[in-house]
Amino acid sequence: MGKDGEDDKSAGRIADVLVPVALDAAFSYTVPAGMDLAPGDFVEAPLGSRLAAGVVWDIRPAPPGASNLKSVAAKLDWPPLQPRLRKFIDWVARWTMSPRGMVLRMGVRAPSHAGPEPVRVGVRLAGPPPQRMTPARSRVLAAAEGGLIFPKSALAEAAACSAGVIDGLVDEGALETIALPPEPAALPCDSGYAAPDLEPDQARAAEILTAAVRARAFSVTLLEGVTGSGKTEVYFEAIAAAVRDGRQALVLMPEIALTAQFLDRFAARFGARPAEWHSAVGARKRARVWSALARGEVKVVAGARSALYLPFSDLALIVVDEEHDAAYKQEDGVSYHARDMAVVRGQIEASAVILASATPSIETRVNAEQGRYGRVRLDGRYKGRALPRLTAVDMRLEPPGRGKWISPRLKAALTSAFERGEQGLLFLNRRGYAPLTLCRSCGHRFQCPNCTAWLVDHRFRRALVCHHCGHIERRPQMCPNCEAVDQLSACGPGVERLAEEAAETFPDARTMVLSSDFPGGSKRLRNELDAIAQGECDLIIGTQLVAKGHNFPLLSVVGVIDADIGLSSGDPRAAERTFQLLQQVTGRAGRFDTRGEALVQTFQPEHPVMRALLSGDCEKFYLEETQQRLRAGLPPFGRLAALIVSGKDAASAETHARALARAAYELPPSPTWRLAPAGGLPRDDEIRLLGPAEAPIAIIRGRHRFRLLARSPRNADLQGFLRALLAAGPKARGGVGVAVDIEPQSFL
Ligand SMILES: Nc1ncnc2c1ncn2[C@@H]1O[C@H](COP(=O)(O)OP(=O)(O)OP(=O)(O)O)[C@@H](O)[C@H]1O
Ligand SMILES: [Zn+2]
Repeated sequence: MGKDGEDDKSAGRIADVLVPVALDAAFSYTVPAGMDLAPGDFVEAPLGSRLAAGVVWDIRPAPPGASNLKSVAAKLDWPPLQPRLRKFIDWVARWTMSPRGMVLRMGVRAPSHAGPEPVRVGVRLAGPPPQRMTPARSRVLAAAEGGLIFPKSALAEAAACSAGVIDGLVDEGALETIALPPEPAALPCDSGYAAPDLEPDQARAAEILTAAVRARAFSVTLLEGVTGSGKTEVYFEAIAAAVRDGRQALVLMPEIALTAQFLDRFAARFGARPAEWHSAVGARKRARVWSALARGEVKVVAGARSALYLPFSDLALIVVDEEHDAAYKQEDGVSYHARDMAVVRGQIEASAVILASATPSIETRVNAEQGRYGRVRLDGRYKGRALPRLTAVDMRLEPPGRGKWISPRLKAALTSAFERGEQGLLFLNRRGYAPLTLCRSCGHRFQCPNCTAWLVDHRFRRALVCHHCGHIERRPQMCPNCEAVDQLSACGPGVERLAEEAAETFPDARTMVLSSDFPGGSKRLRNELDAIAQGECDLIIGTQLVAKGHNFPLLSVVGVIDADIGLSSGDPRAAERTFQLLQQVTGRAGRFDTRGEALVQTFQPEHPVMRALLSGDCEKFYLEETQQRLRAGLPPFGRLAALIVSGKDAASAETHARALARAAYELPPSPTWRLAPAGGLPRDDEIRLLGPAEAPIAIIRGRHRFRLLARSPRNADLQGFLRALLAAGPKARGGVGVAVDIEPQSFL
């Protein structure tokens, strides 16, 4: 109900307001008379017993009888959401089959969660010096000399005193306060600040990409080039073109850990850092970036996948760096692939999109080969530097000592690198100390109480941890099963254990372990990466965090401790992923003046992935993988979608999953898709439904999981089929949930 007397005046218009909660539908409200409201405007409107912020999605004339609707409470003065961004949000919601409100949430969390801007106070010299002088006071006055305005905190820092000293000087009139304008979201970047001398190949590539930006039309270009070939330098030129035109660019990175080095590199090229966007940026800063982008004041953003939903006012370019990286797939909440959605956003904004990688995904390569995407290649490293020499260490023939993981040959290579004053890197994609703990006396294995997973021993934290749900418990002295004391044994290596071995093997080497689960977050990591680049350590030990994108000038030897880890996962992309990861990590070696060498420890040197890696014949590997995908109808030649049914117990989840599968075969025929009969061989144009099967990780966070997988031809309406199925199938109740994962990347 509108308030008294409002009904007449507001009978005119209805606003459909999308609220950032897990709902697909917009709520309808009457527009109060005199409120100037248009689609895209942010408003506050009653939702249940509270007021919620939302976005006007549509304005329409009120039909008769609409007067019992509540009315919009207030219009907020945030920059409105542009039609193109609203279209993108609708698109992502439809594609991922997620409620629109949830997608909206990813786009508007920033302005709504920030408090008011803090007032920044500056001080400068004013009156005569105070009556009473102290050493701290004279330091402040000396620092403030010249009459410049300082932020209060900066002056306190410069004078090495507390803010109280400054307040005292203000009280006595020696300093005066001045309100400062809010800190800008980012300083302007200068496209001509430090343009590099590009090599001929690089210049050619840069020209093509620059032309794509200038075309002011949608395009996608794969920028492919071996590690260290200068892809970053080249796409910087495309960004420069956007900035020169006064337009905007977005650079997506798979991991926050990567952004630190990138920001510095960017600043060296453009004279200022880009705006940063990821979960570690504070709420107020984010709100500032959000509004500044909407107003067109900020030109370049570097960020994680959530930056895709930012309100760019004039987006000329999207760069997806390391486009093959699996971290671009978001798995929880709205599950979407940021690389694919970047292409969609680019299409809607008529932007140029650059997908950069040394090891492109098969999807992207096929798109380039089939002419849907452009392709630009850099064939050699910058300055003709050699790619690292790769050799396999066959662990069956050259095993390390018992309970050890570093083979004699790798040890020798590292030793001589240290002697030459160079760095080594040991790569092991396993966090913690050991992936499994068991009792030597009874064989008891420590398992997570909530998940089908072993607990990982983390010695630094003195705990056993589940990597799926975060469950954590103390590592006991006594076996909980047989009560034997001191019989627990760590099985297999993690980076922490490797560090222990390295300390024994190379007692004089300064070692640094990098793992995403260490406390201190991105700040600590950033310091550590800087320290490594400065040569403050000899041996780097790390998980996949160290594999990507870093430039370590002194690094010459890379050792892959267990190259086989990812190969047996049963994931259709296992070979591709392993190949990419190993190619990336070995590509960290010898990027500057030292020749690089990589030793790959494996039990299966004859595996196609290892053969391709060692021979350097990527093309052959890609060709074989691509043909296998084609034969199997897997992406990108076919499409996949997973339905993950979970429940509090196995029976309810399984029953529901089976009922869903049955319902699929009872759906009426559709003009946009056809379902292959159960158990029958699918024809080329048919969707095939597989499962349900218990998920490989059957229980996560206490929820029992069953999976259905739908595989469809490329052009079939897979979402249409799923929508029909979910509408017609049994309703999920009794704690059962169904999650949809379009183009799943994980099959666990
Ligand atoms: N034209 C150039 N002028 C000066 N330095 C360059 C040039 N091209 C490349 N470099 C330098 O060579 C190194 C490798 O370049 P860059 O990081 O751009 O390669 P990349 O292809 O992005 O590598 P990766 O795929 O491994 O991340 C960097 O230190 C970069 O600054
Ligand atoms: Zn768990």
